Amino acid sequence: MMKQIDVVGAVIVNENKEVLCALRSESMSLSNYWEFPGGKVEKGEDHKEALVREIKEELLCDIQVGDFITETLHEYPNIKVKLTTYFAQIIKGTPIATEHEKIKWTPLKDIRSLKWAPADIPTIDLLLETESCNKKYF
Ligand SMILES: Nc1nc2c([nH]c(=O)n2[C@H]2C[C@H](O)[C@@H](COP(=O)(O)OP(=O)(O)OP(=O)(O)O)O2)c(=O)[nH]1
Repeated sequence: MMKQIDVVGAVIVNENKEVLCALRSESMSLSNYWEFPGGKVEKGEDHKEALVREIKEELLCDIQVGDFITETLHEYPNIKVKLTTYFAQIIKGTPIATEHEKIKWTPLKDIRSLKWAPADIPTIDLLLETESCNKKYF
């Protein structure tokens, strides 16, 4: 059976209603695809703890995790990824890309122009569809 991993992604929104997008680097799998910062959930962690830890490691800042967005199962050629996304806000520090090629604050209206990791498309669709319902974040 193909290996399945539990991955969490943060849709970090700033005061200008832009979303923090991260470009996977040459050294990572799925290089040159954009993704939501985050990563694999470790044993004994819940999703929120995993997200806070991953963002601290990858972007050197602290977030507060908010509402659940969606969960998607995507089969890549070598791995099955269960991606769960949550809204988040930065509560301390400024994000710095330590692992990614780069990071970029992107207005929602421009978000489709990036080449997203396939597992992220349902989240992107939902963000665009429900923009008016997500007044809390956008
Ligand atoms: N963090 C994150 N990972 C994503 C997203 N979409 C998506 O397909 N993935 C995939 C890429 C990776 O296979 C996995 C995340 O694991 P990871 O970020 O800890 O993986 P990694 O680069 O450290 O390790 P590797 O995959 O290079 O072995 O999920 C996303 O939006 N955010």
